[in-house]
Amino acid sequence: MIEATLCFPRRTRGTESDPTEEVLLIEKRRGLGDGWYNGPGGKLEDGETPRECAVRETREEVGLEIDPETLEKAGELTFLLDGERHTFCHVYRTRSFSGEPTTTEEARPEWVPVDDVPYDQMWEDDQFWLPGVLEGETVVGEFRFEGGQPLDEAEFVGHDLEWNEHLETTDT
Ligand SMILES: Nc1ncnc2c1[nH]c(=O)n2[C@H]1C[C@H](O)[C@@H](COP(=O)(O)OP(=O)(O)OP(=O)(O)O)O1
Repeated sequence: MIEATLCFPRRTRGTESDPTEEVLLIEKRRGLGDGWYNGPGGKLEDGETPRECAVRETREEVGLEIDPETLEKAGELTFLLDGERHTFCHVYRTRSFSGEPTTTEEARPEWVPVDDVPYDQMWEDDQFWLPGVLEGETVVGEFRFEGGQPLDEAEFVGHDLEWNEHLETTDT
């Protein structure tokens, strides 16, 4: 089973009387989910903690620097393919980062208003869990796909969600 991360940097723009909440998404330029929007993230490397992975992937994909201690754990998602656990994904959010997002070979970053997230250009499951995560909730989710590899060509067939439960996994 693959262990992976997703990271959602957040910021507030606009004026005090008319603020706009934004999230940094990427348009993925290769690999799983190529051409779709997602948060920065990717697979854990050997010996790496999920937090370290989220920080590294965000740096590699869009050039933002994040202090791992500022990452807030927001979710644990299990993606099943044909009944087998395919990917376990740790989801984080943060408002603390430095640098300007930059396009890389892997990703094109884009600040998007939280009210205008392009769910029709994302993994089909995102519409069920990402809105709550962007509102500050925590989620534990299981998402079922069928139809064989690769996961991003399989059919999304069902899901179960629990909100604001204690996140069980050790996350050092
Ligand atoms: N179903 C679903 N919804 C939302 N997000 C995801 C999924 N399945 C997924 O795999 N993901 C996420 C989890 C990861 O953040 C990425 C996939 O990572 P990937 O691009 O394979 O990992 P990298 O380590 O960056 O890959 P390469 O460097 O080898 O290209 O999608």
